[in-house]
Amino acid sequence: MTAAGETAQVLDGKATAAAIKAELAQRVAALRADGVVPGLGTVLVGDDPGSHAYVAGKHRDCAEVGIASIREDLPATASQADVEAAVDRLNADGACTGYIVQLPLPAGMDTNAILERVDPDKDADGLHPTNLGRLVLRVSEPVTSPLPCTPRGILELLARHGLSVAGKHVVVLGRGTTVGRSIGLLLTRREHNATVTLTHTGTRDLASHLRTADVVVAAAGVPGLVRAEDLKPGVVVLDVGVSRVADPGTGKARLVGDVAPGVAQVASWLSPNPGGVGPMTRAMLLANVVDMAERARSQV
Ligand SMILES: Nc1nc(=O)c2c([nH]1)NC[C@@H]1CN(c3ccc(C(=O)N[C@@H](CCC(=O)O)C(=O)O)cc3)C=[N+]21
Repeated sequence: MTAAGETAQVLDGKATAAAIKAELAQRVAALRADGVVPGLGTVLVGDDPGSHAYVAGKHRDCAEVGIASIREDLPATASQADVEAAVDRLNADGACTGYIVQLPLPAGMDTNAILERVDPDKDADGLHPTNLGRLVLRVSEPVTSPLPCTPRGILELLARHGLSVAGKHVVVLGRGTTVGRSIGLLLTRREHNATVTLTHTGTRDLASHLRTADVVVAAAGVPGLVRAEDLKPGVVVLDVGVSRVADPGTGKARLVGDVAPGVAQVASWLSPNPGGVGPMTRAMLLANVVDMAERARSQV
């Protein structure tokens, strides 16, 4: 519970991701000592500056922990067949442990057909239908298939700040595959034991749900959607959404989350955005690749 005038403790994704990367670097060193070099591939299509920045960040992260990088960069004019050929190359490439297809793909692409073409054992994003199916079917740890990076990052961020969701009411905002839907499935596993309400744009009276939340996972992509007056004091808030807005002062584009400024005065814990779930998402992509390399090693 936050006393009047106090401000929420920070769920520090940046520092937590740095700690995780240091652990991953040690696991990568052990793999390399056994002659295994984990490699992350990326498929990037088109000129979207945001996507280019994200992919560049992923390759920087790889270099930091000793994971090799493989890039498939395709022009905006690439066809469906061109993208599928890039996927086929990475599926066949022995140096590529796991890879991602950067989303969103340009308009007109059949995204699902491309994601289904990814070898499920190389699916570093955990978004292949087989792995989403495993997420439904495998109801307990240890992790034996890649999990979607953002949900895994949120669970890790909570755990490393000593926070448990067992018996808690978690209200999720947003039903996207990468965050909302997947985290509902994870949180209701027996080892996490949360009760989940999954809300979306069709939800009537969102505030009535938010008022009963012990934990809020805001992944709607709507700036300011989560307001202090709708929350129970002491709530734990994860600000996941990413929107680009023009700064009213400078007019320059700025990234903002779903959480309104006053929430820090009501919540007991709050993940900043930037500096919260984003860095954790990137760290979990690396973790998925290292997990895959270790699984492959134990199978030879
Ligand atoms: N196949 C695929 N996999 C993804 O995981 C994926 C994707 N496509 N498409 C786009 C979204 C978005 N996403 C982010 C990851 C890290 C930050 C991140 O680290 N953000 C920094 C701020 C970065 C900045 O300021 O530009 C932070 O929150 O501190 C943000 C967003 C992964 N995505």
